[in-house]
Amino acid sequence: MRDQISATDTIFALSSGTLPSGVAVIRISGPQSAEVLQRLTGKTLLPRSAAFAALRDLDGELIDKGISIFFAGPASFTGEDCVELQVHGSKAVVAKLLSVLGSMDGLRQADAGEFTRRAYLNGKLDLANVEALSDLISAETEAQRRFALANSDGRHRQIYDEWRAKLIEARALIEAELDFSDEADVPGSVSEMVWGNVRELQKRIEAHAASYHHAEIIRDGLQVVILGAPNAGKSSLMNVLAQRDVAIVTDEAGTTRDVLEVHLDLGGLKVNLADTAGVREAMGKVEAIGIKRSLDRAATADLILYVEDMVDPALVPEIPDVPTIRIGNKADLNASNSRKYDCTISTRTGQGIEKLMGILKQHAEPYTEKAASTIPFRERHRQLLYLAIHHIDQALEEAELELAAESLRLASDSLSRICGKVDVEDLLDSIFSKFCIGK
Ligand SMILES: Nc1nc2c(ncn2[C@@H]2O[C@H](COP(=O)(O)OP(=O)(O)OP(=O)(O)O)[C@@H](O)[C@H]2O)c(=O)[nH]1
Ligand SMILES: [K+]
Ligand SMILES: [Mg+2]
Repeated sequence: MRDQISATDTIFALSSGTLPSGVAVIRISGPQSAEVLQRLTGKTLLPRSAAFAALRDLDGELIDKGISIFFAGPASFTGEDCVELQVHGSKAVVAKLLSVLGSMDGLRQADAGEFTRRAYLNGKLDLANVEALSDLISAETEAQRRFALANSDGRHRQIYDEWRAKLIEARALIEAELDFSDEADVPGSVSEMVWGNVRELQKRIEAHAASYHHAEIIRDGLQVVILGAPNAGKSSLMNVLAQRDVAIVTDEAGTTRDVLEVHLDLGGLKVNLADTAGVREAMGKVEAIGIKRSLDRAATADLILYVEDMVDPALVPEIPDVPTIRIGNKADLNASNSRKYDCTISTRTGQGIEKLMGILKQHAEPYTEKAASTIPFRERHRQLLYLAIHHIDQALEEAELELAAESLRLASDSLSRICGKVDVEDLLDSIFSKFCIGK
């Protein structure tokens, strides 16, 4: 309903960030854009041209001087006529301008994400593009930025369209076979070939869906857990890697009771580093809970930093089966033992820390590189991919050709929903509401 009304509304919002700022950008989109520009500046601009002009309210009083740019639809972000006003970024200038715009007939403040929603409805962006744009706006690390940009170039639509075309072709061949099934001379090898291709396609979809975890790592961070016996120097290592005193360090075994987490940027990749309680036979209730948390966290980690005091290497029997860097600590004490370490360090003198950072970066690198490849980047995508896989399974198991063809149709519909071709109305509100106002 709202979409029908909004097609005639002209909307506006502050699109730049928190005020005050050097410059503020106010965006206007809709059929009245050119007229609004005319009323504010007294000028008519050619599409995609900018002008420096005084902006005046409806009584002719000066609001500010700034730059105005006009975009004629469909060659604009939203696909509609658009205007961008660049004014001084003061609260008073922006408040005045917004109130003048709001007083004009047919104009109203944009809802969160409404400019992008119009771009989607006008076919300027598909749903995956919209989600990638939202990720780009919230990107904090280099890998997140590269990933979001790569995801916004339409590559997902390309492969899903290709897969859909294969499914549709398979369906057509099966339906053709149905039409001729009364005739004796239909070669059985056709359907064998079709099902072979479908099986192969299903494997490709599976491999693609399975790579979703890389997207989680790029977006939410590589989960790294420091694990070891009490007093091994886990919290000391945490502080060295975080380059600040986040964790309490004492010579008392059992100092750390709970999981403590910091975010690091490791060569452009977000890393969630967790310090944990030392693992041993617990002395009491609180420590027992802490130790359980340590092991639970380590079991779901992408990487464990297993720290051992080289002077007094206590055994931790239950290291979860997760990629692990074995670290010998307190190298400054000239400790030596026969145990094997990937690197030996001293959190006290800093020796070996650079080498450890190098090993950590090696672990991070594959994920940073993955940021340039095509992988499903939302849980929503992953679910639809597995739904497609499920429908293909049903098609493969179905003896009735008619029902098998229908399952293939459902599979291709699931792929369509990723980029928003088939009934996605129910999704739109949740996707667009995650944008800020002005985007
Ligand atoms: N000599 C020396 N002492 C260290 C080193 N790293 C840590 N320590 C000392 O070892 C003791 C324990 O350090 P923590 O960082 O608290 O150890 P932890 O593993 O977090 O201990 P819990 O939280 O109790 O499990 C402290 O007295 C630290 O000063 C090191 O590289 N060399
Ligand atoms: K300690
Ligand atoms: Mg500790």
